[in-house]
Amino acid sequence: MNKKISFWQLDKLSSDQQEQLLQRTESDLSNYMTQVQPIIEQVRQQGDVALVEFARRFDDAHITADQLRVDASEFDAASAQVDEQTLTAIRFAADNIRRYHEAQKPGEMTMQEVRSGSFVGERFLPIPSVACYVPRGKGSFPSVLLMNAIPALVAGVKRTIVVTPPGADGSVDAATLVACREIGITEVYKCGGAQAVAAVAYGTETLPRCSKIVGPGSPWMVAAKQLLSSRIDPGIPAGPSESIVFADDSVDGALAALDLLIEAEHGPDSSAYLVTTSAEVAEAAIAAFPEHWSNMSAQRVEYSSTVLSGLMGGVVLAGSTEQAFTFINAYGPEHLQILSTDPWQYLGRIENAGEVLLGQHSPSTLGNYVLGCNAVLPTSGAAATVSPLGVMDFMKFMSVAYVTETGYPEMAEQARVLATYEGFDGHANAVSELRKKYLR
Ligand SMILES: NC(=O)c1ccc[n+]([C@@H]2O[C@H](COP(=O)([O-])OP(=O)(O)OC[C@H]3O[C@@H](n4cnc5c(N)ncnc54)[C@H](O)[C@@H]3O)[C@@H](O)[C@H]2O)c1
Ligand SMILES: N[C@H](CO)Cc1c[nH]c[nH+]1
Ligand SMILES: [Zn+2]
Repeated sequence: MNKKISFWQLDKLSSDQQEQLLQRTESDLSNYMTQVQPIIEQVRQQGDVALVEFARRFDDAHITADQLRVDASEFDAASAQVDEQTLTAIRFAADNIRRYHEAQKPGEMTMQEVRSGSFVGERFLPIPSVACYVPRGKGSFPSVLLMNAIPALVAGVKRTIVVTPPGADGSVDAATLVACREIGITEVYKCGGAQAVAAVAYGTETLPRCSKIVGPGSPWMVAAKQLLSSRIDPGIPAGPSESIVFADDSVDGALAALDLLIEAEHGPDSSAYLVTTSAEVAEAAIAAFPEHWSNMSAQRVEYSSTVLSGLMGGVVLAGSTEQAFTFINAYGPEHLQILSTDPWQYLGRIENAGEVLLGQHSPSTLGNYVLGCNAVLPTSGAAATVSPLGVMDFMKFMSVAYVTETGYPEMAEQARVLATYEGFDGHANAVSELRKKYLR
């Protein structure tokens, strides 16, 4: 492994060069959009036939239309395949994820007396249906299934289905099916990428049309969500995984390198920076990668070394803590780890991040799998305005208002003045003296 880790010194970069470091794969999806448009069109026109063809073309899976939905025997086979230890871990994760999200769930309704005798509030309801996308291309992701689907179930969504690419043998990842069974999901469909998004946006003979799709995926899947956003709610943007590990001079650079490899190993399209204020930490981290890579598979070494030696990853040396966090906030990472013996001192400086993991015992692996907070997080800088996936992504609220006879006069008079100013006669008449004539 002789790829050179990219090293950037913020003090020495022009603003254009700094801007370049903020780019991600998703920053320009135009090429993917062009590829994805005909896939969407084919699914819209041909339904299942197109899904079968794309499973063969993109997943190398030879399945027929009546095999698109996972049947009971496949759930049974998956249960027989997954060992006890994995099942225990799935249950442990699911339990924490459920408890975290149950605490997020709002009550049925709120109501406050905004003026004497006038009440306004909110009534919360689940959305009707959702498709949870579980990626498969560069790994298998039972954890993503749990992160997507548990908040939907907690919210009370009536129909929660799963779409996921089939493997070359035409099967769905066994642990993903076991995780589905554990939490009570029975509808799982074998299709991935852009075609899966199109399938649930339009509906096919086998797949139901859904109101929303959630979950992370490859740039093809992300591009399809963008193109179909007027047809299906595309949920929070969740593309290739990305992280920033911030380390101050109180920690070992080799630990920072170990943690930088967590999200850098997802794929060559991921992004991962170590941002540090310490030249010694930067040097120690760079020196540590070969040793860490010796404990990883050739594929994960290839992915992470591509990221860390390219333009979307590496080690960034900041001239000051202030400069480090200005860069971090401009980047708005999906995962942000703060490595320091006193991590809490930095929390107040962080404005944009999907999640913040504080201290040497909170590597993002724990957040990815078991802590309970959601690991489907805004990518590509969307953390500036978007929150992690949560129960409210599967709920909506309607405003509810009730004005009593005593509350009415004050409200009516002020509303009449504004309606008159805006020139809306009908609005004004409805709150004028006229109204009294018709009240019972
Ligand atoms: N944000 C998160 O929570 C999170 C979690 C896990 C993974 N991820 C990210 O999600 C992504 C998952 O990607 P993946 O590849 O592993 O799985 P994926 O399921 O998203 O992608 C595989 C699918 O992409 C499509 N595809 C592949 N090549 C294509 C081509 N040439 N043309 C058209 N379509 C094509 C196929 O339909 C295939 O089924 C990774 O980038 C990973 O970093 C994010
Ligand atoms: N890091 C991913 C979110 O960006 C979540 C994940 C699942 N498995 C491994 N990682
Ligand atoms: Zn991860």
